[in-house]
Amino acid sequence: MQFSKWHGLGNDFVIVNGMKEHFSDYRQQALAVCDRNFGIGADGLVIILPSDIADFKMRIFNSDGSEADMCGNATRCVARYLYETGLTAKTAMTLDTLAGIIKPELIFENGKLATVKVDMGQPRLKRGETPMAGNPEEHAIHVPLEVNGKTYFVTCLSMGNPHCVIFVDDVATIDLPVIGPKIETHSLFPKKTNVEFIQVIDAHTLRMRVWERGAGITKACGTGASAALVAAVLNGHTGRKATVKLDGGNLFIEWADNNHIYKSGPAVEVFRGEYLL
Ligand SMILES: N[C@H](CCC[C@H](N)C(=O)O)C(=O)O
Repeated sequence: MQFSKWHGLGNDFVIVNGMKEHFSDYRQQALAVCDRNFGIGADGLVIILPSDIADFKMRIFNSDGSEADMCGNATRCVARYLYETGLTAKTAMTLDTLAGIIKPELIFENGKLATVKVDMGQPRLKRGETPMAGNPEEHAIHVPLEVNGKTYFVTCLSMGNPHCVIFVDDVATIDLPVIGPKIETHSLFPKKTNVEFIQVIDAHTLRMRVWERGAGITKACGTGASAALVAAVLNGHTGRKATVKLDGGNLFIEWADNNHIYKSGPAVEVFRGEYLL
């Protein structure tokens, strides 16, 4: 199987052209390919497929084999991959995902790629959309969540995939490997959840550490950074534009007047190869 290895701020993916490479069980393949000892090693496997409602279809599988609705960092990598492999001549394209149509755009300055800007669509704020237990019409902003005998105040929402955002004084004090999986699999979240711990640096800067659903600690999470900005606005911590500082680098997020979230950041191809199925 021919593949290309990409990362967005260290959140890394194996990208495969599903129109050329054919294998049956994507979930099983994701488990094998993402294994950092027995496979290629990645946070996720991304398959590009044809679509009749967008330029391409993008399916994302976490390293535990689960299929995700959406992946912000992978979207930037896929946009660059499609353009640089000549699968599209467009610099602004549409990707059909389980979270809806996502629109990445390659932004060039003086003929060089400056950044990839993605229209991530609209945040979904109702419990029923996250999904999260409780009144499905209600928003979950700064609500108590009991874990390990400790009460956290969480703000939960969907970017097409579920997010549980928790504001803390110092993200360095969070024991992510312990608390992350407990919140990820908490009974409040019927489809589990991604977990973002956020420290407010100032009114336009957030520091984020993330435990991802189906992948564990990652260097960055695009949908998570988007959810973090929405939660920061809803809790009065920032304006509608902010830099989110992740372990792997910075993402710039904007919650625009059209209610869409725009996320800008890099996408890097590290190597290409042939994986022996
Ligand atoms: N683990 C996520 C998918 C990957 C999201 C993340 N890598 C991003 O950049 O948005 C989930 O199961 O919802």
